[in-house]
Amino acid sequence: MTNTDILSKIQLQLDAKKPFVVYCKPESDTITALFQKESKQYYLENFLDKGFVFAPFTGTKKAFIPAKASAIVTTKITKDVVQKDESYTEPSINQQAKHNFEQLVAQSIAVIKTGKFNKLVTSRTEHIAVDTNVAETYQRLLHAYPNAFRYCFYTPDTGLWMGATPEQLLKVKDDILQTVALAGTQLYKEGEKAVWESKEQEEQQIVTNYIVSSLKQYSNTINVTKPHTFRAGNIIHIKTDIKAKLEEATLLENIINKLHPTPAVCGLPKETAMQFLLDNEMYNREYYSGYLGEINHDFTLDAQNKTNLFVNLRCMKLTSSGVQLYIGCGITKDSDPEKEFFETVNKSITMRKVL
Ligand SMILES: C=C(O[C@H]1C=CC=C(C(=O)O)[C@@H]1O)C(=O)O
Repeated sequence: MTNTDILSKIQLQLDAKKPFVVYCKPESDTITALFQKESKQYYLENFLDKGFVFAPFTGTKKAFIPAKASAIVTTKITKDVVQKDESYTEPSINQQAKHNFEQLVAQSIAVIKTGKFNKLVTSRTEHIAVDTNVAETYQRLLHAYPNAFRYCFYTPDTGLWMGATPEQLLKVKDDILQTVALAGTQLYKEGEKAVWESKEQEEQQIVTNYIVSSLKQYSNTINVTKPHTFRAGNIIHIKTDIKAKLEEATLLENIINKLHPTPAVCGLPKETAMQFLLDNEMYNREYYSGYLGEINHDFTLDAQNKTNLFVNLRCMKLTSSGVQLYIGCGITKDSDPEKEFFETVNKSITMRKVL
């Protein structure tokens, strides 16, 4: 199949309400696709099957496209059909949405100051009434964010999602696990060296500490790099790479449940932070800040026993009335509500640019 064939097949699958996923891994120029042959909705029952999982932020029903029920194809990205993002304009600010989000952030800062939480990741959603051509939008996404995991996922139950996420949840090959701690955000400025304030460094360190302490249960050998600046489109983050050698009996399911949702998308302590968000965000995150990716097989290389999961950030849901964007930011005791709102605006540009 060529690049164009895969993109046309997306429309055929959508018309027939058959699940599919099309994705491209960071720094790769190979598009991989799983096109399910029937319209049946599958859910991941155990972590032993091979396929592509799409898990929500909360809840146990994880949408799944099993390898055995799908046609699997790969192709190289071609450059000829790309369109420029000339239509992009700075987003206008909805004052009510700004007020509501700043209230939520102020409330979060107040509870953090009581000592109940170290960190909370608050989020919001934004609707854009726009007509989208799915294949063209995905094509632009592929070219705009080469170091992100760029996907387009559909099942009848989840609806149609697209995203370009910079955050790996985990990657496992045999007994080696790799993950990252990602947090802290500022706008990317060409030619300027990033300077990180202590607030952002601390926010990112909280994520690293949590991941490392969670992994200690499964590994005696954990390597952690120094924090470094990582570019994700128009913004930059602080990132630490973490690698662990797993003990023999480690179950994939346990380790995924331990790491998800990371303090980069939820908060600490994890369970109470999640409850706080469910009670106070006033909207349903659905699959935003859930995770997605290959389970037990690398379909790009056709290689066994590899799992490669990403956190569903910088994403959108495409509906008949337009596009729903999802954006969030990490809050600590030193956060400023208005700055945090504008951070979500900056993050929303990742998806706006390809619309
Ligand atoms: C929650 C999001 O980003 C997370 C990942 C990197 C940096 C973040 C931050 O600086 O707040 C967030 O923790 C999002 O993009 O919606």
